[in-house]
Amino acid sequence: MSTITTQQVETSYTLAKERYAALGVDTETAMHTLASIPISLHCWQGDDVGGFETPDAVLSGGGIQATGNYPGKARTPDELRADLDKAFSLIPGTHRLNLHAIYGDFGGRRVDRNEIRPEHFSQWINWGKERKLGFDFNPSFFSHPKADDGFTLSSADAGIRQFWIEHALACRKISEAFGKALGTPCVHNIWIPDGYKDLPADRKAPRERLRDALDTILAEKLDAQYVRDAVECKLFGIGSESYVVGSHEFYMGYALTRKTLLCLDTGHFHPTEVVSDKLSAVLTFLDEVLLHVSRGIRWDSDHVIILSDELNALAQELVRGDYLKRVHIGLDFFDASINRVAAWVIGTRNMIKALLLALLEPTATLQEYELDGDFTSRLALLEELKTLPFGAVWDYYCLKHDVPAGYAWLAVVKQYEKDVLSQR
Ligand SMILES: C[C@H](O)[C@H](O)[C@@H](O)C(=O)CO
Ligand SMILES: [Mn+2]
Repeated sequence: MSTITTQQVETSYTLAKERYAALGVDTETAMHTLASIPISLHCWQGDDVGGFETPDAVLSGGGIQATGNYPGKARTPDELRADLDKAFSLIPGTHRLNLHAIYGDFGGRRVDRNEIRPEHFSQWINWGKERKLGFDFNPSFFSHPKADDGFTLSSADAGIRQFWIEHALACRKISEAFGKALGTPCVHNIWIPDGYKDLPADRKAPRERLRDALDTILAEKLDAQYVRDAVECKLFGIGSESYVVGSHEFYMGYALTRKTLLCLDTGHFHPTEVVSDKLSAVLTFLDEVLLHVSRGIRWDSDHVIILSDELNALAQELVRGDYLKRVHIGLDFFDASINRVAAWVIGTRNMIKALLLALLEPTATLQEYELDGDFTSRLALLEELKTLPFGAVWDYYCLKHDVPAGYAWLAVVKQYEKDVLSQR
């Protein structure tokens, strides 16, 4: 397959620019804004959420599952960093990295979760500094014997609760170290799997325990310049089908009263509920939101995000509502059945494409039609926008950011698979 030439990209862009200008849309402004939006790439796509606590660590429990056994997953922090470098080199713009606590450089030592410290992440910090990346962070409340019965921060066992409180406290300190070292606030996101497979007899006590544990964790005020705390809700998980302690209403109330961020994961709601419709509702009351952009199929299956109607709707909401500075965009998918570097590239490029499409929308015109009650014109224009030459602007954006336009990135990943991944 032949690749698109620079001249083809530039010629197509010139024509596309005119088409958008005719609708009052400035493609240069759209691309300029797009370049200022960071996407936080989740490290856990690189190794199926295993982490590096032990050489053969795999995801267990937590109500989540990575399925597939595609060869070449990262086995060490160095391999993961190399894979991330490859992915970042194929994604236009400057982005962020989202780490989980189980991904430290532990140097072969057994370091329990409540003992992790910033020094276990110093190699990550050095790597991030060299690349001018910001970091986000997550405590890991799964794949651990003290989470085996499905309860962590809301456990009825005070000892278990205390252990996980200490873990989260340690993670806040690591987040603070990231924020200080990298010069950009680290979003520290708490997600716990706690819940029951079958009908609970007491829904209240675990929620009250979780509230108190979170209050203990967040008691120390950290500078927002370094750390922003977020809490992530969920409807159900594998093995917690009947009851999840940290439900949407629970964390909505928590975030509102404690002034934390609320994390909305697009896979964490009923299949017919959409986060695109929730954003303006929660942002009417909350200062900031963290997104975990994922793709559930029938359940929270964490498929790689595609350029779907819902992804476009999500990006439209961010742009139309002027929320880009109040919403932190993180990704959360983990597909072990395809090349993992390709998974990052496909998903992240799609997130950026959706944002570009939204930025190329003549929003003011659409909103005028709406206010005038001219819903015919609103629908007509929305449909016409779908066939405008968006791809030409996207290719040009890639060209300007020195990453392959069109499909050419795939050959780079295939070569990397041949040279590096297949040797693991
Ligand atoms: C590994 C992540 O923290 C995890 O996916 C969490 O964010 C989640 O979405 C659980 O379903
Ligand atoms: Mn998530």
